[in-house]
Amino acid sequence: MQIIEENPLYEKIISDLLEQKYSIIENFFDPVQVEQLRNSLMEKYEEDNFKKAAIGNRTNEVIARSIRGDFILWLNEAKAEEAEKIFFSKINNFVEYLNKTCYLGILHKEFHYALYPEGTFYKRHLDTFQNDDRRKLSLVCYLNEQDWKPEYGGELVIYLNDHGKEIEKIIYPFPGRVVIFESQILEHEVKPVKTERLSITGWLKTR
Ligand SMILES: O=C(O)CCC(=O)C(=O)O
Ligand SMILES: [Fe+2]
Repeated sequence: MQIIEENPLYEKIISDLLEQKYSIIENFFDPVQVEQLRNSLMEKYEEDNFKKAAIGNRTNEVIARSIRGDFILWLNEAKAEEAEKIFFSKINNFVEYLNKTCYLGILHKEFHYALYPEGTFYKRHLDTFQNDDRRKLSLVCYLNEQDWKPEYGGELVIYLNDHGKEIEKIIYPFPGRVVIFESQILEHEVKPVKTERLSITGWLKTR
């Protein structure tokens, strides 16, 4: 039998997910990695590679400005540049741990850069509404500058159920912060942003 060395950070994430269906991790990516990923996002955005985000999966693409206003670019692991390679190696390490310790059976993953221009938002939704019930865990990694202030808006609000009562968990997109939550269970939204908001969002998928 293979022995897995216990990773306290990953254990904390797993117990958070079991207890509250979400986990917030500070400094999952260090400031240098965040800066490199942010530069890589901005470079591609300025080259005009981003697309208006659509609602629905690839066979059901309807651009719906009234629901979400972000621009996205899917990451391609096979063509990853330096910063993205480090990103994927961290994610893959975490997935490997999940699969070995929790029998989650994560077989696929998909990630995209996202840029929310000033004035945009993403209305309340469930990440599996896009006819994709293979999405198990949603991951959001924030790539904003160090001085992100609450008055910039753009908070992620996760709607929790506390014995039948709805509670709003407000999460600011501070750099290096990663939020992981159950894609099939937790509805959430991105409040209107008052300054450009940068992130990588992705899903760990089964089957
Ligand atoms: O950027 C965030 O905080 C969440 C984004 C989101 O909900 C999504 O892309 O599905
Ligand atoms: Fe979402």
